[in-house]
Amino acid sequence: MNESSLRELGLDLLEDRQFERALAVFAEAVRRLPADHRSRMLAARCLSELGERERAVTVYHACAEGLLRRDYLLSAMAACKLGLEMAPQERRLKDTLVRLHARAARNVTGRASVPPPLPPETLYDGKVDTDLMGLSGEELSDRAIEVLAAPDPGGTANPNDRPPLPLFADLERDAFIDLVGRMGYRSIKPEEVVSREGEATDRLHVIVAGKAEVTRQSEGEDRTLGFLGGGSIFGELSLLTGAATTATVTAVSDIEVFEIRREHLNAVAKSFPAMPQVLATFAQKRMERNLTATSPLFQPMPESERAALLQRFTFRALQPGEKVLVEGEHSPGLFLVLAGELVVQKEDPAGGTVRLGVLREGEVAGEISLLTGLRATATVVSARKTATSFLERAAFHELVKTYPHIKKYLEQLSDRRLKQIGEALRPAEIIDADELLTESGGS
Ligand SMILES: Nc1ncnc2c1ncn2[C@@H]1O[C@@H]2COP(=O)(O)O[C@H]2[C@H]1O
Repeated sequence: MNESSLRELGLDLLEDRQFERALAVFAEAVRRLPADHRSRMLAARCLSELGERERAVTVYHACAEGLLRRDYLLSAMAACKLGLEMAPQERRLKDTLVRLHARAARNVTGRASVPPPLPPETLYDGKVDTDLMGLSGEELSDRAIEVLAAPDPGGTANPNDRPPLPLFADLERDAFIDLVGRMGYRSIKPEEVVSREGEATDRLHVIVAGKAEVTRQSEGEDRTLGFLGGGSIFGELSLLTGAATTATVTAVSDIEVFEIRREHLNAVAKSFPAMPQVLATFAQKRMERNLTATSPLFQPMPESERAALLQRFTFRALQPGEKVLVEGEHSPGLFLVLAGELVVQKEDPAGGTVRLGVLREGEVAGEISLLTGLRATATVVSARKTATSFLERAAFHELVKTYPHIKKYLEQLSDRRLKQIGEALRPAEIIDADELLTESGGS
């Protein structure tokens, strides 16, 4: 037999539904390398397939404890979740989740850390007589559980650290446990699309392990925007605003994800009414961070100042059809689009309305009247649920005084827009009478 990793061998056996042999291989991998939590999880799955429910739960628990000790919080949650699926009332697993929740830092940005790739010492050398792979039946199960239930002795994290666990850590403890029980956990094969650009989604994803590519259509081609790894969260803006997703996410490797659907959130919210606000705040902070990183308004200033500038804005969620600015009325302040769409339209003196444009993420509205002191040049209405940051009039004037570059940027923008208005409303060209003559054949 070719040399291959024990885990690969076990995965092949699992695929063939040879659960007993797969158990022997995964248990042997853990005996050789107790930190191989992936093999430990897979061994638990084999035990469950073999009908050894209690032992499977014990192994999921050992796995979760080992991962928690190393601060791999998402993977520890996955182990707890799989165990709770088999034994929803299991105290040990809930207790692990409670400690996991207490360990995580609240309200911090950054990604949860995920286990590094395993070192290659689990290479299979073909020997079967000296290890668990020579056993079967009860003897195998008894010996395997000894190995698999024994805690992984290595890798204690610094007790003073508080590792990030975005979103989950911000939930109150019991809401967190409730959500872990309800949300989905699934594997995705390479090249499978997880979420598609242009489609609204009713779920957010958290990558527990693996890598995914983010692409966007541009001039008929898929352009790569970047890659997501373990700990990445995506889909929350679309879930929250109902807006279509702005990019496609495709699995590059085998990935594992938590899938939190709207129905899961609604169910948790019944017992924990603060839950939707936690998600909204999470999404809001993230949108604001994206905005400060990409909007030309914030570009020329150092990162530390960007956050301070954003503090002056307040968050405003808009319902579809809500008018934020009305042509001919005073503008209440400046709107920055965080997610969603604002339609800009103007009454046409010739009758009807003219659509001037659609404002998306990062774009501003209301700057013309604020700068000129005149009334709004157009009506701005939200096309769908839209999230914005709002700066009221007095704060706007202070802002442009403090930051001349912002004033300059907005002045140039409003010049461009006023020009567009002029062009959009220009009456149809008057045809010269001589041309009429020529066209009628000079008769
Ligand atoms: N051509 C345009 N394209 C995009 N946005 C515009 C255009 N014209 C006006 N707007 C926006 O619509 C807003 C209406 O209120 P204000 O005139 O204060 O500021 C205006 C701009 O922010």
